[in-house]
Amino acid sequence: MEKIAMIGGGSWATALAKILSENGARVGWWMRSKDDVQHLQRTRHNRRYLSSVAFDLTRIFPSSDLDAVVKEADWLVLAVPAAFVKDVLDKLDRDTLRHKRIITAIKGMIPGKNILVTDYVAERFRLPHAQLGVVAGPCHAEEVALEKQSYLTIGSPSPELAEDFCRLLRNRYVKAHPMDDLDGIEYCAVMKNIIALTSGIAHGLGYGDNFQAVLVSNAVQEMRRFVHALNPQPRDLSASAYLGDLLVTAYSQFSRNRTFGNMIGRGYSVKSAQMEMNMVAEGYYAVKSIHELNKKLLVPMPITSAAYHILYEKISPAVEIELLKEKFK
Ligand SMILES: NC(=O)C1=CN([C@@H]2O[C@H](COP(=O)(O)OP(=O)(O)OC[C@H]3O[C@@H](n4cnc5c(N)ncnc54)[C@H](OP(=O)(O)O)[C@@H]3O)[C@@H](O)[C@H]2O)C=CC1
Ligand SMILES: O=C(CO)COP(=O)(O)O
Repeated sequence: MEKIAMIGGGSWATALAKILSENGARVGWWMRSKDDVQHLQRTRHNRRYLSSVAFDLTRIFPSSDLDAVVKEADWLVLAVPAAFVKDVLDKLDRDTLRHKRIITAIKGMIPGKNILVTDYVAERFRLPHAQLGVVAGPCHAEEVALEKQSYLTIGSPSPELAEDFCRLLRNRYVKAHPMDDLDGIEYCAVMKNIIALTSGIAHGLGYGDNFQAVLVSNAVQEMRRFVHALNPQPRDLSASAYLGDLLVTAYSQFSRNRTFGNMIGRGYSVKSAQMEMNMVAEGYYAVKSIHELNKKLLVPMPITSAAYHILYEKISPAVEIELLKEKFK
């Protein structure tokens, strides 16, 4: 039986814990709140995220003791929002992860450091990238809870690691396939959140589907330019790990990023939108990281710049989207 440490108690951690445990893995599940752990042990449900999912307590082992959960596992799955990764992982001893395989399910960058989560983990725990992988693809946790057909991609420089984790995920409603473009997949997953957020802003301002289609088409070009500047190698951005994830996030009713953007477009402040959501829109943090990274690269990124001006420089959403409109073809 594979032993997995699920790190995080939010929607995506809950969806992945469901898939992995129902496929037969033993899932030690770290969440920060003792009350949430006790509730899960008592009722078999995560009370705040995907609360309809019932867990088999002979397969999942909730705990708020991070060291104990990590020690027992062969695999670590990181599923806390990127902004909290450092807080959580810095509690672990540097040697703890030496013999473990690490999968990040996070679609964000480490704020302040402006680096990918896999790069942070490799640096902090002195691990080769071949010990790391990323879960990507268009897949909302809410649809996993409903067992709707979904597709995941595991990106890793190690084909063996990627295939082994795919095997743990595949089931009646999840198809998983391996890819070797770790950096490209991770950067695109970060960027699609910024696009979805901007798409939500436009929707909140009253722009329709015609504008959104042009926004998303331009976004693909922006993603291509940026990812190529950072990591030039041939990649087909129409693959579901890239374009598919951009589409689902930009269009889905379940998207946190689109919902957050929509509130900004309708006139909410960042603070009030965050309070109302009670879930995390990674795009808010990603805009800052990508904007700062791009100060060196100087890639033309009109959509990211517009989002940055709105969220961090308090420029009116209506003005920024109006300016963006003139740049699109
Ligand atoms: N949701 C989805 O469908 C998908 C999400 N992802 C990615 O998964 C990652 C996790 O997101 P998701 O599960 O959606 O998160 P949610 O928005 O569902 O939940 C927020 C999570 O953040 C935690 N959190 C909030 N504040 C803190 C803090 N100060 N310190 C530590 N943890 C905190 C919450 O813990 P608590 O409950 O204790 O407050 C909770 O676990 C993100 O990178 C996201 O992009 C990827 C694919 C799909
Ligand atoms: O990454 C996701 C779907 O693939 C989830 O996106 P949101 O965080 O915007 O809900």
